[in-house]
Amino acid sequence: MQKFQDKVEVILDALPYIRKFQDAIVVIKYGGSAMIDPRLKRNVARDVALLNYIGMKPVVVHGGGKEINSWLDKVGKKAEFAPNGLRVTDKETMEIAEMVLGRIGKEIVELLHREGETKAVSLSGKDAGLFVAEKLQSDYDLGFVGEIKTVNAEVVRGLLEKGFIPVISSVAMSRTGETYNVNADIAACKIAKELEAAKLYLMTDVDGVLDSDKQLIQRLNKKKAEELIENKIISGGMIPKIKSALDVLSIGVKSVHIINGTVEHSLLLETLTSTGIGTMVTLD
Ligand SMILES: Nc1ncnc2c1ncn2[C@@H]1O[C@H](COP(=O)(O)OP(=O)(O)O)[C@@H](O)[C@H]1O
Ligand SMILES: CC(=O)N[C@@H](CCC(=O)OP(=O)(O)O)C(=O)O
Repeated sequence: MQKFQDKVEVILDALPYIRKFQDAIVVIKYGGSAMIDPRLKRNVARDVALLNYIGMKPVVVHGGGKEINSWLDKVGKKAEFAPNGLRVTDKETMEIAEMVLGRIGKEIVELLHREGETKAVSLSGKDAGLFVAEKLQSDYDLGFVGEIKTVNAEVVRGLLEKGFIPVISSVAMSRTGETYNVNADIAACKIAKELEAAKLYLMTDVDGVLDSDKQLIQRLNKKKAEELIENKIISGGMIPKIKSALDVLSIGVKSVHIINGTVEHSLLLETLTSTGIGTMVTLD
């Protein structure tokens, strides 16, 4: 009986959030460790489907860096990353990345179908001019790494209107038809901004942003985030996440949530509880 009572309380607590986010577009960047473990993969798919059932409009943007590494290894190529965390992408690596990310997109569609009976459509940034990119200019030659210049989200809006869940990979195309590799966190931020999503979730392998004592910071504003970067408390892969999160925050996108994809139901707990589970980044 107590267990039943607990469940009822969870549902009652969630109700205001369910009402608040009716028809809200939410962008979920899915990647990292949560993408490797089959149990976690099913879990994430169930959570995304559930958000869809309760009236939100999820858009999934996925990475797959670890799987690209393992396929490069299989063909005897060494994965190489620049100091800014971006993959050095020659022609062959680009082909492998595009194949792997395409396959991952279809796998997410399968999971959403199997775990949540939802209809999803996977596409890359090349489809319908979604991400138009140019070669990224940097001190270090990264090859076919692109910088997204324009986002045309018409196709995504169309899918959402028809009730499909868009599943997007971070492969982009230039105006002249060249294929470019884009970091999936950056791609997720770009699409969230263009869609004026209510929320953006960046899934990773830690509980959120940690302070100098390794304690979770539940709420982080722009000023504090900049301080933490300055003091090197935020470092490595968390820097591009936070920098692009700050860039995305605007009138449209009110909060970016850094959550642990390896914790069961982190997406639901972050969305439907008052305290959340990860770090919520806001402007002020
Ligand atoms: N202040 C911080 N709080 C949390 N993680 C941090 C912090 N500074 C650096 N990191 C590192 O950032 C990593 C997450 O970035 P990254 O590995 O690129 O994520 P993913 O591959 O999951 O997208 C964490 O595993 C952690 O090692
Ligand atoms: C340019 C660049 O670095 N592209 C990334 C794209 C995939 C990605 O970002 O995957 P995760 O989110 O799982 O790390 C790469 O090739 O690994």
